[in-house]
Amino acid sequence: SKNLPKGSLGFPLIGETISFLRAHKKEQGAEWINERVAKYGPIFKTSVMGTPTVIIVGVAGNKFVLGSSDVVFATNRPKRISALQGKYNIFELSGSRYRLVKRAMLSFLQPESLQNYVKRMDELVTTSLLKEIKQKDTIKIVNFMQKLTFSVACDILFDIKDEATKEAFFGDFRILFKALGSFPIKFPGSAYSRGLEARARISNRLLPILRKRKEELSTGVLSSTNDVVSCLLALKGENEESISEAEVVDNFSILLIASHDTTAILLSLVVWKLSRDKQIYTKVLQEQMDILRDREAATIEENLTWVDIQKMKYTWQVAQEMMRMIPPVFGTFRKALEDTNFGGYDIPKGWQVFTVAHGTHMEKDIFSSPMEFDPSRFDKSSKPIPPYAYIPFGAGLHSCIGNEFARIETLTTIHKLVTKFEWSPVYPDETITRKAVPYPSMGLPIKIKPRIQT
Ligand code: HEM
Repeated sequence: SKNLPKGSLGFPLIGETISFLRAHKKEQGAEWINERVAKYGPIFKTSVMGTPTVIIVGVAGNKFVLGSSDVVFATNRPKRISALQGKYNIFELSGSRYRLVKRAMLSFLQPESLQNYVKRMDELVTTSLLKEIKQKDTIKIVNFMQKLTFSVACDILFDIKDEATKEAFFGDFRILFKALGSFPIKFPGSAYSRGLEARARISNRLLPILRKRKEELSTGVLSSTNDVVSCLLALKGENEESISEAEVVDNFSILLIASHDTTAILLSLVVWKLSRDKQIYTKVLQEQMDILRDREAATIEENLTWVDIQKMKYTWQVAQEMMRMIPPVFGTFRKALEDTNFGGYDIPKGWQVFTVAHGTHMEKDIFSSPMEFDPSRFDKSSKPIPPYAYIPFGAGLHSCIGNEFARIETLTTIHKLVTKFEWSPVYPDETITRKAVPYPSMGLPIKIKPRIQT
């Protein structure tokens, strides 16, 4: 007989979902997990939306879940999620199909290619900021960052530059996000149904763009490296077959989903931190002002370059430390494709496993004084962090392929914000809440004005 992990599967179907979501909303998701770790140990069972789930906390557990091959664990999401995200998106693929789509995405997202987009990133960030403060002297950072990261992804990843098209996509993706965090009940007007409708609109809006690209690719007007949609369209499978339109639509959608809120959260959290920690702010400002001064002295190129990004070491350490204490992605699901076991417990085929980023990020044997905000942990001279201990971007086969993109975007935006503007928080006591994902509770309004150059 099986030795299942301890824990409670809760009420049938709804399981412990409600109690978890309630804790999560109050930014007590980590406490909810800790309570159960204290009671049952670092491996325990629960039930999420009707699926039995084993939650595993710790470095060895992270390695077991994230480091396993996709023969043991799949990234497939339950039907209620894949209905919204598309059944051919990269998380639903495995084997050669997965590798094919990932290669196309990586050909665009690897640092060697992204270097060429720093200038464009800078232009987009600068125009958005200037446009926003032209209209008002108080801006809501959360909303601003959501619009910015979406606009940057549309422009750079997909070469979609038309404002009206971007805005229409943006509206529908926000509806889709709400649906992903809602109960999957279908009735007119429910968040879930609205999500399904938004998904259909996204697809209908992308198809004509995609067909035009296809034509331009075939006539040679467009190169297959122009953008990620073109990279995907140029793909050939094992038998030289092209990838279907549905596959392109689904992977376009998943890249916008994966890149948009995650980066907006990171940027909002960094601005939140900088606007209430004078010491950290001063060090970031100094690093960024030095870079600005060097640029102005050299007067070669108006925009930031790849070399400048590499100099922003301390600023990136601040972002890394922010993601240690408040990881934008709370944890990661996998589905067991076969019976397996860990730490003496059996995990039956079909069950879900879940790793929690917080678990290891707050372990005092890995990060001394874990409650202290200390960017120097990520300094080269500090004690190295063991593999699978720091996982804001995941780990193993499915680790984030957009981390460089997120880094360039974050650093460019912070550079502009601190060197070109002066700002202060409207609510100095504003806290972080987590409805589904961690954001400042009031949307982080700041008073902002152009910096007077001295
Ligand atoms: C701060 C920003 C970001 C965070 C915190 C983040 C976090 C993550 C995490 C935790 C995973 C692993 C998921 C898993 O194991 O199931 C992941 C995977 C992924 N991310 Fe990101 N991400 C960020 C930005 C981006 C961006 C900007 C893009 C695209 C441009 C992107 C595209 C992807 C893709 C395609 C995967 C799946 C990789 C695979 O399955 O092989 N992410 N991300």
